[in-house]
Amino acid sequence: MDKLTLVKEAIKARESAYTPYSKFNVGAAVLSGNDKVFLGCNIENASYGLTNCAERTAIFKAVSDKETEMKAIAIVADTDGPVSPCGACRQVIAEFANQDTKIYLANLNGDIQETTIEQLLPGYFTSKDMERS
Ligand SMILES: O=c1ccn([C@H]2C[C@H](O)[C@@H](CO)O2)c(=O)[nH]1
Ligand SMILES: [Zn+2]
Repeated sequence: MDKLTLVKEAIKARESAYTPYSKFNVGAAVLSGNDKVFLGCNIENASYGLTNCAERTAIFKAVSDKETEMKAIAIVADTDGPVSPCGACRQVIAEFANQDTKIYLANLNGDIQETTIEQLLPGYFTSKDMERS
């Protein structure tokens, strides 16, 4: 599946955003190891801190379906430049991304920035860091 198709899936996912508080709608689409697409939107809460971002929703849906490998993820919002994922989401992406995982940050104007987890979260914490020597 190409970049543009996955970004379009993320735009579709964005339509489900539940954002009565911020009205800032975000969509995400994960392409899993078995070439399945999982859509996610941000889901807010009256207790603001319980909000789940779009990219975490999409990743958690994939993992719930035993799809723990991520070939690509697209994230889209109505921003001037490509949307920038929050720190929590960067760490969750790091858990399921690998060096080859394509990360597409996009907006509704057709700007798409292709990046990697190492660029998004240099030196990120992984399970390897818990190994004892
Ligand atoms: O990459 C991002 C950035 C923000 N949000 C959501 C969280 C909240 O609902 C709203 C405003 O922060 O946007 C996402 O879903 N993904
Ligand atoms: Zn986030």
